[in-house]
Parts: sequence; structure tokens; C-alpha cells
Amino acid sequence: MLAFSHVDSFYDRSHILHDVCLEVRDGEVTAVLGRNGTGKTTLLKTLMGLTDRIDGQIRLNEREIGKEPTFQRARAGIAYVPQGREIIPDFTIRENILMGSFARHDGKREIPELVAELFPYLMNNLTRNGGVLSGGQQQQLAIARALAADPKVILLDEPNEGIQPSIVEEIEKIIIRLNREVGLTVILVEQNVSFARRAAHRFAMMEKGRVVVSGAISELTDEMVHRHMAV
Ligand SMILES: Nc1ncnc2c1ncn2[C@@H]1O[C@H](COP(=O)(O)OP(=O)(O)OP(=O)(O)O)[C@@H](O)[C@H]1O
Repeated sequence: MLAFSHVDSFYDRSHILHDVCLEVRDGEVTAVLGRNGTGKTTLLKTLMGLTDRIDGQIRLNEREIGKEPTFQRARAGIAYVPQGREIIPDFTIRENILMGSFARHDGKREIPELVAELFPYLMNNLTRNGGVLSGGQQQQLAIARALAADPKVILLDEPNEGIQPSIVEEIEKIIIRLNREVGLTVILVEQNVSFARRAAHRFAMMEKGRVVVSGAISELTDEMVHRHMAV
């Protein structure tokens, strides 16, 4: 169980998250929804320790991680796939994947079997540079890098943004497999409500830095989507 308890989060003096309470259950997909600029990315960054300051508590099982540095949270099993993917263009595919392995708790520096199984294209092109890949391939690479940390929880920030429609379905299938077959806990920031409904067990809707409604995905009504997501 991952739990935010009355969390406020800041960039310098900008107060972005307000009194966020949220429980993310083990083995489930939790979709974080809301309009642009409502704090979804900041929620993930706060969990990774990438904002400047927080008040409140973040617990991973019984451990309070809210004041720990980012690398310790990564070692505790939380992996982050950022919006925009942040691939290192001049590093090869192999090097980009192995970057994730530095967060492994057991010190192994290897490409996991799971990555080979999920991403045959990457495995067949390990010496190509990350920068020459398409958006969809870079998204796969960013997920592979996260998996190289052998995480228990994976944070995905709009994984289908800017990706060709033909590849979107592939990425969606992989995300669902990571949860249903591999057993990873997933926090998915998503604008596509239809995918969120298919993939997620629970949802949290954000508005102006607050979680305004949350619950089982079956409780997400069209009226809520309209009220909190229509532009
Ligand atoms: N580094 C930063 N310094 C100051 N303010 C920031 C910073 N990053 C984001 N913000 C502000 O925090 C608020 C929430 O942004 P955030 O990116 O978390 O929203 P979001 O819901 O993920 O939106 P999007 O869908 O556009 O990514 C916005 O008002 C944004 O301008």
C-alpha cells in the first residue's frame, strides 16, 4: 500500500498540491485524471521526491518515504516513466535501459528477462542510439529502463502522449500486462478516459492541485468526466 496523507507540495514558493489524501493499493492500477495543469505530474514528482518541499506524509507500506531522497525511493521499488520520456539520445538502447538498473536494490546490472520478452525490437537493436527511435519506441525504452530497476510500483505519466495511433494499442497492452501478468502496482496519469476505464481498478480525479473525487473505476461517471475534464 502506498498512501498520501494530507500532502502539500511546492516548487519554490509555488504551492501546487493541497491536502492530497490517496491510497494506492498493491497490485492495482490507479488512474490519475484531470485537466492540464491540475497537478497530476506534480503528484508523481512528489512521490519521487522531485518537488522542492512537501508537508504531510507519504507511506510505502509501513515506511515513511516523504522525506527520503529520490534514489532511496527508487531503491524501495518505485520507478518513474516521466512525461516526455527523457531518453538520453546519445546513449545506446542498452545504456538507456541499464540506467534503470542503478536503482536495483540487489546491485545487479543487467537487462531483465521481462524486458526481452516485452520489447523484442529493443533487444534486437541494443547498439542503436536512443535518439534515433520513434516516439513509440522511446516510450517502450522508457518503460524498459523503469523495469530494469526491478520495481514493485511503476508511475506512468501520459504514456500515450504524442505517439502514433497504431502504436498506442501496443503500449496499452503492455501496461495492462505489467499489471495483470507481472503484478506491478501502477499509477497511470491519463487523458484518455476510455483507456483509463479499461486499465484501472481505481481512479483519482484532480482539480486545482486537489484530489476532488476518487473511488473504484466503476464509480467514475460520465458526469464526473464532463465536470472535471471537459475543456
Ligand atoms: N517546476 C515548476 N515550478 C513552478 N510551477 C510549476 C512547475 N512545474 C509545474 N508547475 C505548475 O504546477 C501546476 C501543475 O502542473 P502539473 O504539470 O503537475 O499539471 P498536470 O496536471 O500534470 O498537467 P499536464 O497535463 O499539462 O502535464 C501548473 O500550474 C504548473 O504551471
